[in-house]
Amino acid sequence: MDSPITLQVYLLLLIIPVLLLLFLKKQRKEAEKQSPKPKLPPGPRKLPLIGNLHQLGNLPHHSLWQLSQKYGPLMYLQLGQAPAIVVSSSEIAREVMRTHDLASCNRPSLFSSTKLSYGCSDVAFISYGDQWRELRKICMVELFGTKNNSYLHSLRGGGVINDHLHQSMHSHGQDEDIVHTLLRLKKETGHLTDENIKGILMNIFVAGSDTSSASVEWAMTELMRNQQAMKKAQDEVRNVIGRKEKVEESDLQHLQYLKWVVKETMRLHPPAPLLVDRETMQHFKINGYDIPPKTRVIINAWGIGREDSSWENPQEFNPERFMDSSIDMKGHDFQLIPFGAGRRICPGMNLGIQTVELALANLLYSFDWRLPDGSQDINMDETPGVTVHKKSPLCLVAIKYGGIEA
Ligand code: HEM
Repeated sequence: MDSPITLQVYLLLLIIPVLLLLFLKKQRKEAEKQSPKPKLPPGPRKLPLIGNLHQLGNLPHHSLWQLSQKYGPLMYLQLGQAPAIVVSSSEIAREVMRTHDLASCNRPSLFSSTKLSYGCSDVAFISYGDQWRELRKICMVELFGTKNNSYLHSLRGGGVINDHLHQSMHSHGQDEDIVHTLLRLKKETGHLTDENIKGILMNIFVAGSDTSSASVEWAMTELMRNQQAMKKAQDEVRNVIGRKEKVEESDLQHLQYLKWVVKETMRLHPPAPLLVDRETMQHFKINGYDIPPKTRVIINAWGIGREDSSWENPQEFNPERFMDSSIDMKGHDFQLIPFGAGRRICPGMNLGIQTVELALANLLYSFDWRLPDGSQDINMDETPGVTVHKKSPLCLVAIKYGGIEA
């Protein structure tokens, strides 16, 4: 039989771990009380390592929209190692891009964007801060502003980047193209590096031309499928332009229906359906949910353009919906944000709109359009990518207005 001393030792050995456990539990509760676990937005279950990457699919704007129907307009995902929120309503978009714009206007540092932007020396992928502010000011004032629009000058006149980069500079003024302007500013201010110049040019060619050409193709596609809208747009442009050779920038202000067509196209087919990813810099709360710093922010502009609560028959292409509506696409109305909003809104927005309107107006003015013999329907599939194009290019027969088939 055990002696009383051994029994006491046994009891002590039993009691000490139990007390230790209770103590640790209490400590944890106290710690949790002091800094409670963040209340994250709802979202689908994640897998080890990849998180929710497998749920993005080929066309993430579609997959994320589907997921948002189940988990709500503010969703939390884990993209590999990166935590992310996905915004799928105009209300939450306003919260992020207006109320918490400053806290959420950084860009994540991604391998792909670093490669595309000369080590983030550009405007689109550079982190928020003084250098971004400086580069953006140059874009707004010197390149695409009304003061000296060297972007439009370059579009009209062409111009080869590499030939320019180390050339001496002579011209300054109205006729200066983008590369000349940037090289002059490099010399005058001493702030711009060659990498900055190449990054900005890359932004302009990728962010500027790819988006605009995608929009023109989608607009023509929708008009071909909606012949009534096509007729109205053509009648308008032909009445306004009369007998002139082509539509010019100054004519655009008189083309009201055409402007609705472009808005409606941007609603259904925003060229960058998930905008450009942002990243939070500070903690903030939306609808009681915590959004921690260093969280990626994905805004589903494509889904928001199809929200039932904002749009009647959202799947329908109907330019007339803008007839009695003051909604614009310049970042004030969060139902329609093809150019984003807030501090990071597209600095080429006005030019982008003008380029699309001008190209479309000229296509409608100069030609009538029909599908090639034998084709009946237009395939509406999309290509995957940051900018979404038609999967099969639109193929049409052009008939010179008042003339012969081209
Ligand atoms: C149809 C035409 C265009 C569309 C739909 C478009 C769309 C966008 C979008 C969605 C963003 C991200 C906004 C955000 O993060 O909130 C953006 C940013 C940007 N866009 Fe555009 N864009 C167009 C034309 C242009 C043009 C013509 C240029 C220049 C010539 C341009 C240059 C840029 C730049 C530099 C940024 C980065 C701004 C920053 O991060 O501060 N874009 N654009």
